[in-house]
Parts: sequence; structure tokens; C-alpha cells
Amino acid sequence: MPLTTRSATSVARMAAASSSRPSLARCLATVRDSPAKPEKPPTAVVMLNMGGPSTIPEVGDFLSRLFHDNDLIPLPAQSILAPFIARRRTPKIEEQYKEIGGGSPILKWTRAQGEAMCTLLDELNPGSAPHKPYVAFRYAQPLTETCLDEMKADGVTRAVAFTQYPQYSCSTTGSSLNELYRVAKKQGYGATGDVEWSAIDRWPADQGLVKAFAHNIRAALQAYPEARRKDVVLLFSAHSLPIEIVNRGDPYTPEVAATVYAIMQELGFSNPWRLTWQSKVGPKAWQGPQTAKAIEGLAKQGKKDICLVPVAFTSDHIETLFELDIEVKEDAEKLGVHLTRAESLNDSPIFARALADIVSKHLNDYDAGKIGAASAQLELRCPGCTSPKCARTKSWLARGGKEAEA
Ligand SMILES: C=CC1=C(C)c2cc3[nH]c(cc4nc(cc5[nH]c(cc1n2)c(C)c5CCC(=O)O)C(CCC(=O)O)=C4C)c(C)c3C=C
Ligand SMILES: [Fe+2]
Ligand SMILES: [Fe+2]
Repeated sequence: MPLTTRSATSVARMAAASSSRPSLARCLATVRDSPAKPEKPPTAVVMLNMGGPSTIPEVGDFLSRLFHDNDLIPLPAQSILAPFIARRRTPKIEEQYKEIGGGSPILKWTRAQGEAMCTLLDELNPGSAPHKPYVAFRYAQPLTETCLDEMKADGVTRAVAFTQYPQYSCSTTGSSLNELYRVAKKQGYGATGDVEWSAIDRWPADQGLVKAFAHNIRAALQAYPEARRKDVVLLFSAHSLPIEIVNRGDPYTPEVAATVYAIMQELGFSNPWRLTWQSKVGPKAWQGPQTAKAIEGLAKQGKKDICLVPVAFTSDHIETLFELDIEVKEDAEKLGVHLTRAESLNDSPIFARALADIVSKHLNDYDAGKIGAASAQLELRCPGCTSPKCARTKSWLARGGKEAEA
């Protein structure tokens, strides 16, 4: 059995620390003769998300992968059109990333959230410790390929696919799960029962998530003078979806509404509120009302104190830091609106605890046989979905990462 990194390091430390020991060679021989107890491979918590370009030179590849994704943007002749659209769009999007400091902070925040989550998980669930966070991004490094390589090198045999989108959409979490299945099959690791998979595919009204959002909203409201505070309009903003996806029965819209309602309940319905939708791309019809238009309308009604709450993403990204903080804010100021924004969940300790609690409960319920490997919601695909690809992925996950018998 080869020496693990940890046992080799301790041998070197042993040799250096004690001059009374015979020799490094004899010491190494002794360790080789009495096989080291194999280290337990970690329980993998695979954090699925879209990712973002960490640097400006990565913007082109990020957009190219995004426009190639048939689950997000189904295009005719996709392999020809996608690189063309991505190339045309790259200079504009590069400028936006330059304005927010030269890249997306998604990787930084995901890594920080994953580390905090797994430290807490080791305390909460010593039985499945050690827990290790892995990141599988859909459009930026670390991609699913990289994630599975790391898991294989660590000898992982038990993994939880944990979407970092609280609300499920076939175009986001669905796309990540399809990619996981595809890449695991291609790489010959993780798709044949060698890894036992289960999935946390949505958590829109999780109590910890709701408390973390409510905490940041209360903090934002504190910045208003007390006399004006209760009249501040809370404007929840989520990334929009094309109407044809909503009409296919995609669960995202109702799940976002569930998150918002649960937050308002936690706040005791302290303020007036609305849910609006941002970041429409292209000429087709998307779920409305649009956030920028809603601010215009509210301004006309004399509502001049508005606090934005991005509610469908758990860290800062281009749509909070550029679209809301720069573009929407400038327009709001011209209308005489005093616009603020609740901080994103980023390094919130309440949020890290929420992530750990979600995984801990999932592992316990799964081990106790109270839940299956995938939720009943995941297995029921959209009424309008006819994709055989989706059907295969979902049944593979429901079987804990094993193909159906032929
Ligand atoms: C829950 C969040 C998101 C949903 C739902 C979503 C759907 C969706 N997005 C596009 C097209 C684009 N999205 C782009 C960037 C982008 N999208 C989200 C989140 C959701 N998208 C985020 C967080 C980001 C930015 C990532 C970052 O860098 O920080 C882009 C690229 C930017 C641009 O060119 O404008 C596109 C394009 C569609 C078509 C869609 C639903 C089908
Ligand atoms: Fe998007
Ligand atoms: Fe679907």
C-alpha cells in the first residue's frame, strides 16, 4: 500500500525530532512493513453552480460554455451559433466585469461557504466525517471534469450533489445535474455505482436560508431613519426566465415566490414588498415585472425609499454588483429614489450554518431511509418536458448514481 501524504509527512517529522531513533531508512522500512491504517475518504459535498469568470481573459470561455448549454439556451444549430454569439457579446460583458473589480467573486464566496459548511458538518455529523467541499461549476473553472478528478484522487465513494441555487429551474440546477451525469459517464468515474450519490436539488424555504436573508434585510433597514423605516418598500429581485420555460411548468417561479413569502413571514410582514425579475437577455418574452421598470412605477406612485433584495443567488455576482448597484441605482437616483440593497449572503455565518444544517439533515434522513437519493419533486419532471436526457439523469440520481438494469 503506498504511503499517504499524511503518513509520509509524519515519518519525516519523526525522523527529524528524535536523534535516538536508529535511522530514517529503518524508520521508513518499519512503516512499510506495518501497513498504515488507510485514511477514511471524505464524504463529498459537491457544490453545484453556474460559476463566473474569475478574471477578464476567462469571460470569452465562460460565455461560450453558457451559449453552448442546450438546457439554458436551446438554439438551432447550437454548435455554430453559440461561439458566434459568445464572441459578439464578450467585449460588452468584459467591460461589465472590469467595472466590478476584474472578475466574478462567485468562486471566492463558494469556496469560503464550502469550507465553513464542512467545518460545521464535521461537528454536527461525526459519523460521516470528514466532509469535504468540492465545487462543480457549469460554465467556469472548476468545471465538473475537474471536480470529479479531485474526488477520484481523494478516493471518494459517497457524495451529495448540493445545488447552490435555492430554487430549482431546469435551466440552472437541472443543467448542472445533467452535466454531472454526462461527465461522470464520460470520465468513467462516478456513474457506475462506484460513488453512492444523493442530491439536494432545492431548498427555497429552508429556515436557515430565510433567517440569513431576514438578518441582512433588517441590517439594511437599520440604515434608514426610524420615522421612514416601516414605509421602505422591500423589492425582492430574482433573475428572470423566458416565459416559454415558465409555461413548460418550470418550478423556479413558484419556488422563488415561496422564498420571498417565507422571508416576509420571518420579518413579521414589517414592510410593503413586491417580487420583480431582472437580467432579461435577448428579444423573447420573459417573466415580469422587470426590476428597473417596477422602480420607475413605484417612483411615480411617490415611493422614494426602496431596498433591493437579490433572492435567487447566494453570493454577489455581476447582476448584483453591476446591474443592481451601478445600472439600476443610477436610474433610480435620476427618479429621486433613494435605493439601497441588502447585502448578499457571501460570508454570513447564519448562512454557513444553514448550509451545514441542510446537508446534516439530508445525510441523517438518507441513512435512516426517510428519504430517497433524489427528491420526489426532481423525479417528477416538468409537464411540458420531453427531453430523454432529463429522464435519464433523474432516474440515475434516484438510484443513487446507478444505471437502471437493462
Ligand atoms: C437563479 C439564477 C439564474 C437563472 C434562473 C438564470 C437563467 C438564465 N440566464 C440566462 C442567460 C444568461 N445568464 C448570464 C449570467 C448569469 N446568470 C445568472 C443567474 C441565473 N440565470 C448569474 C448569477 C449570472 C452571472 C454570473 C457571474 O458572472 O457572476 C448570462 C451572461 C451575462 C450576459 O451575457 O448577460 C447570460 C447570457 C438565460 C437564457 C436563462 C434562462 C433560461
Ligand atoms: Fe442567467
Ligand atoms: Fe423541465
